[in-house]
Parts: sequence; C-alpha cells; structure tokens
Amino acid sequence: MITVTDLVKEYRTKRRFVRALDGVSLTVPQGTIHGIIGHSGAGKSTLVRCLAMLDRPTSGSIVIQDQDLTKATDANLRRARRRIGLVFQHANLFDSRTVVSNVAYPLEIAGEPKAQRMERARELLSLVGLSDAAEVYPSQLSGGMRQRVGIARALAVDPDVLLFDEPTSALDPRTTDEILELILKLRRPDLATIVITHEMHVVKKICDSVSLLEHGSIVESGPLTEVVSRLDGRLSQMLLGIPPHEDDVPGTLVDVLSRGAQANQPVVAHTSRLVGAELAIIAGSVEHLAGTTFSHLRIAVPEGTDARVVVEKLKEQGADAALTSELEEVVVP
Ligand SMILES: Nc1ncnc2c1ncn2[C@@H]1O[C@H](COP(=O)(O)OP(=O)(O)OP(=O)(O)O)[C@@H](O)[C@H]1O
Repeated sequence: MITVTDLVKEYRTKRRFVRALDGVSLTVPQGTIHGIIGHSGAGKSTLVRCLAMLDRPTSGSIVIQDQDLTKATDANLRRARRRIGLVFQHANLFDSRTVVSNVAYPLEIAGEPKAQRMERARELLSLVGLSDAAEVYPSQLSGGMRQRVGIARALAVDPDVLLFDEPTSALDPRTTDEILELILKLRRPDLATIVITHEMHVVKKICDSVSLLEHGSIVESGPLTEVVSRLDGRLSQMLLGIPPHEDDVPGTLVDVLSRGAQANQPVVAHTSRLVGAELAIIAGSVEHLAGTTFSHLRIAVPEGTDARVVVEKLKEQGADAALTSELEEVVVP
C-alpha cells in the first residue's frame, strides 16, 4: 500500500513562486491499479518526480508499507527509491548497452553479482515477452519493445509500487493496447500500480480507481465504477462524456445515466410512454468499464412537456438524470 498525505511541492525562483503540488493525498492498495488524470500544467510531472523521490517534496509524506520515503536521509535515498519502479514516457534506455544489460542495470547499481543480475534480467525479459531480444541494442527495437524493456527494468529491483509516467502517449493505438495488456498482466497482490496519464482510454482499460489532478490538488477520486456513476462528476464527464452534437436542438435537454443491467433497458422509450411525449436521443456514450455497462444519453424533451417531470420519471426507474443546463460543463484534457 502506498499512502501519500498532503504532499506539497513549491518552486521558488528569483522571479516567481509556484506551488506545483498543493496538498495531494492518495492511497493505492497493493494489487490495484490507480490512474491519475490531469491537464497540462496540473502537476503530473512534479508528482511523478516527488513520488519517485527524484525531487524532494516541500512537505507531506509518502509512506510505502511502513516506511516514509520523505524521511530518508541522503545516504539511504537510493534504497528508498528502490521501493518504487518508474517507467518513463520514453523508455530512457542506454543505447550503448544491450537490452538485458539495460534491465540488469538497477541491480548492478544495487551491487548484485553479475550472474544473479543477468539471470533476473532474463526472467523479466521473458515476463514482458522479449526473451529473444536480450542481446540486441535498444536502437534496433520498436517504441513498444523499448517500453517493454523499460517496464522490465523498473521491475528489476522488486518494487512495492510501479509508477508509470504517460506510458503510452508516444505509442500508436495498437502498441498502446499491447502495453496496457502487459500492465494488466503484471498486476500482482504485492504490487501497487500508479499510472499518470492524460489519456482517458488508458484509465478505462486498466484502472481500478482514478483521481483527477488539477492545479496541484486532487479534486475528485474514487473507484472507476463509482466516479463514472456520478452524473455531475467531472471524471464521469471525462470518461463517459457526451460527444459533440448540434447546438440548436429544439426542446429542453436532459442527461440520463444508467449502469449495469439497466443500461440495456429501454428507459427512455418507457419514459416517453409515461409522459406521453416523444423523447429524442441526441447523443450518447456507452462504455463497458470494469465489467459493468454504463450508458450516458442526452435526450431532448419537446416543448409543452415538463422536463423536470421527465427527470423524475427517469429517476423512478433507477437511472440518474438531470437537466443538462444544470450540469457543469467539463473541458476534457
Ligand atoms: N523546476 C521547476 N521550476 C519552477 N516551476 C516548475 C518547475 N517544474 C514545474 N514547474 C511548474 O509547476 C507547475 C506544474 O508543472 P508540471 O510539469 O508538474 O505539470 P504537468 O501536469 O506535468 O504538465 P505537462 O503535462 O504539460 O508536462 C507548472 O506551473 C510549471 O511551470
């Protein structure tokens, strides 16, 4: 388990003062994958650097099992860092070393004898599906393969936490899917995984829980299925948002969110019959997330029919509903 409490990071230069992290608190249990979404400038890179102890936070704590990494002295900082395996956006491999020697590098730094570290590196390469590439040089690999090497290297020191910094944003969609499958495959009961990303499909595909980082603070957080279920939630709008549609739709717009078996029921058609008016579906998105189907629809209630009654009828059937005009509009990063 990694527990981050009230993490603050301030940068002071001669000309300006920036509070890049403004009290970030977060808990990720072992065996789970937590996504952190943020716009550009939200503080993602700063959070990665502080979690990986590449940068000292100004205040706050980062506790893994029982050890507070922020209390590590400079002398035992290297040992503290070994509890977190970091995977960079671009794998950051040594081009002059073979693949296996790149993976073994953290063990070399840790003073592991050569035979042991090479054996461990080969095991990890097999785990990430790269047994055949052990003796080649990184320049001969595709972006996806380089990223696999980066993941194997992050696992070399047997970390308690695996931290991914935008792991797929430099990859094409197919390779992205392969890397996400690999992250899922690596899920272990003794490993907590954090994925920092601006890509919603990454969160949808692999995360158990998710946080939204904004101006250095976490403004919304929770299990994926829970945050998606909040019709007025920002994460719900980001992960299950309504695609763009025409502005001048006649009538009053209503948003409807249903989940599970109910997402497959004709609640809108049924409500049409109940209120005696034709309700048009303007736009919508349906997603299968963490084993549950979620449907978010936007419907138009014709003039002469009370949209608030429509909202009530939808709620009576177990869906969540609200007048679109009363929902806060969210800009998706
Ligand atoms: N070394 C530094 N010195 C001064 N200010 C910094 C430093 N690093 C980051 N900042 C500032 O902290 C804020 C957060 O930056 P950060 O790079 O963490 O955001 P980000 O979410 O990673 O953005 P992006 O996705 O664009 O990289 C920004 O205002 C940035 O200018």
